[in-house]
Amino acid sequence: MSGIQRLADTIAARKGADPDTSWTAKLLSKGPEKCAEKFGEEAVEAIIEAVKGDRARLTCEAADVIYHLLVMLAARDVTLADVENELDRREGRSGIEEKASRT
Ligand SMILES: N=c1c2ncn([C@@H]3O[C@H](COP(=O)(O)OP(=O)(O)OP(=O)(O)O)[C@@H](O)[C@H]3O)c2ncn1[C@@H]1O[C@H](COP(=O)(O)O)[C@@H](O)[C@H]1O
Repeated sequence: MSGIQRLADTIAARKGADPDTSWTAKLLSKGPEKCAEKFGEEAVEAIIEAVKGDRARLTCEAADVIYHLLVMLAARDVTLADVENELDRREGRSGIEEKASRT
């Protein structure tokens, strides 16, 4: 099992856990909108590091982004498997080809 899958499982297991002992449970207890807001904040922090070009800080911010993405998905009952299925569906089809097919 991948580390991201283990993290997604941990996050799912935190639903309904004690917000005093789990950061994830605390975040989830505030609702999907708050989870989405936190994801947005972390994404902006990653963007800033990407623009600056600091690899080490970008790596840390990317980890925050992935964690908060998974929390946001869990808040709306979207699983990592759901996202992987969508990525699998897209596999092998260039974005250029996909965009051209829309017109
Ligand atoms: N990967 C993470 C993870 N990444 C970030 N965070 C927390 O997310 C919070 C981010 O909140 P803030 O933005 O407020 O923190 P900040 O950026 O330091 O704060 P400011 O700069 O805004 O003041 C911090 O408290 C981080 O510790 C995480 N908390 C938990 N996990 C994983 O989730 C698992 C379960 O954690 P619990 O639910 O706490 O048991 C852990 O074992 C980890 O694997």
